[in-house]
Amino acid sequence: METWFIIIVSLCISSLLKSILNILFYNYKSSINNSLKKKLPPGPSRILLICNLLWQIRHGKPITDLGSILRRLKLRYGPLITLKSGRIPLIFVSGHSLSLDALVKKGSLFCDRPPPPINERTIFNTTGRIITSAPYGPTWRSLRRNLTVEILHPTRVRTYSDARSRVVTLLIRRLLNREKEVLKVIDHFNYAMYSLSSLMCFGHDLNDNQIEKVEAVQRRSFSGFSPFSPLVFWPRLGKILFRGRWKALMQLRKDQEDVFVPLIKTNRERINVNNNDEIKVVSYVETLLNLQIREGNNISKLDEGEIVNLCSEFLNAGTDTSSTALQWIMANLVKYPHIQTKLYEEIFQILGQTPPLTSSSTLLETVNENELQKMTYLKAIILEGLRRHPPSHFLLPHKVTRDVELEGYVIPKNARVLFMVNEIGWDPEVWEDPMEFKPERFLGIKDFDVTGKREIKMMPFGAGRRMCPAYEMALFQLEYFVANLIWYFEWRAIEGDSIDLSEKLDFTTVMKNPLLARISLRRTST
Ligand code: HEM
Repeated sequence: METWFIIIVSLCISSLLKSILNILFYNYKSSINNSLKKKLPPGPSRILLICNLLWQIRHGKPITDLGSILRRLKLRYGPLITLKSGRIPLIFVSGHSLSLDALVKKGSLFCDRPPPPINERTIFNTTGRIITSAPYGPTWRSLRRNLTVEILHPTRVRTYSDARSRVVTLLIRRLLNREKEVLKVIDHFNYAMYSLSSLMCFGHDLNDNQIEKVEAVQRRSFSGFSPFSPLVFWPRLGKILFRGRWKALMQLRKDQEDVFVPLIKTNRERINVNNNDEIKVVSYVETLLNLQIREGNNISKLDEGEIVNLCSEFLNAGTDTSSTALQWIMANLVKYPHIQTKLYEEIFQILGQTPPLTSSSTLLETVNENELQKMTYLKAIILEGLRRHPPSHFLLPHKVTRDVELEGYVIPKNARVLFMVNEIGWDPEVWEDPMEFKPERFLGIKDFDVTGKREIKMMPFGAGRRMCPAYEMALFQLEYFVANLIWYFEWRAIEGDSIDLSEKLDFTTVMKNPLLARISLRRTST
């Protein structure tokens, strides 16, 4: 009821605003020359778009399932589609060579981001300097470089091996106690990924209680920022009309600060006590406390509110994406037991034993990270999982910095460009039986290039300058988790249940019916 009310009110206000903007920006609009407007990529009229939305509702599909509308439009208009919902055109791209052209060859023109509908600046009165939404420029460069060099560089990633081993031990111990139960695995995967991101973000000395608090507050603040909330589009109006929600949002931010700020202080004290050179395992917060951002002649440090925002971004960007990918991969291993057996045989052959279980030791023996390099079938499974079930079906929105030509059309300055990740990975012209889960397809390819520098066949992490900076670490973490989960346990579907691979759009594209499974400890060799 409330959702419908919001949608209807939103539509009314948006058409009112649109009319006002049309009048106000008439001059701006006419300054986009007519020939250029004519060359916009093709797309449906507003009426056709509304018909598509109605079709969607009539067929019981959620109105937010943009993917299926676009799939129908693609059949009619091709891989480059314009949706004119307001003053600024939205361009959807679903072709390989088009994506390569835009993201890599003309990468410098497609690498800006539109301002988020609502950002920290509007709500919390801070500067809103975070990587994902920073415009292409010096601030983005400093923040991204800090994350890439100080945290995600392979030498740094190696230093987090104790954290990974601690988290996998924690996960396996949780599962060991539930051998007789039907497991809803996603809850455990989410907790594991939050634990790992929290340890990297705030430091290795975080205890389990602190990790739980980080997860709880982060989950709440995440769902508090619903993209359909009226507060997102009209913060000022929403503040008056939806006072209850506004207060709840403010409370969420306060709760987040109550958890994060003491952890930031502990990091500050640690830096002051230790000589920097002596710190072996660096936390993300430590790097942020040390960071100096150069903007022109100005050099500034991050304030506490900005560090809270960046920690929140770090946790959001890395946890749901990774646990979603892990769930999809495990679902396929449960659905196709022959693939699971083949993977276990590879792991067993390389490690030469079943996992030794000594319940007294605090740390369980986990797969030696160096051995992962040899597990080619494991790597193929991870890549196939990301191709078939990319956690994000769209890249984050890109904004073009000036009029640019793409496939004979003009993408005007400031247009928002959305790249359709799933359509690219599912293209039958590139992949045989694209909707099948067949890890073998990657076995013949030596060092598959997931960055798409020369050719884009799939892009679960994007491509070009805004590509996910953590792609190598994310792949490595997935390998490590899957290897351990399969080394320790045999995974089975629950009796009479077939694994349903239907999708649902959440923050990521998740399993509509979350994976339920039974596990048993592997006690004997194959
Ligand atoms: C399986 C795991 C992951 C997947 C599938 C994934 C996917 C993506 C995608 C599709 C983008 C958007 C790229 C674009 O708009 O062009 C992105 C951006 C980003 N990701 Fe990831 N990601 C994963 C894990 C992580 C982790 C672990 C972190 C942090 C530690 C992270 C940090 C970021 C950041 C900061 C950006 C913004 C980059 C920018 O705007 O310059 N991601 N990721």
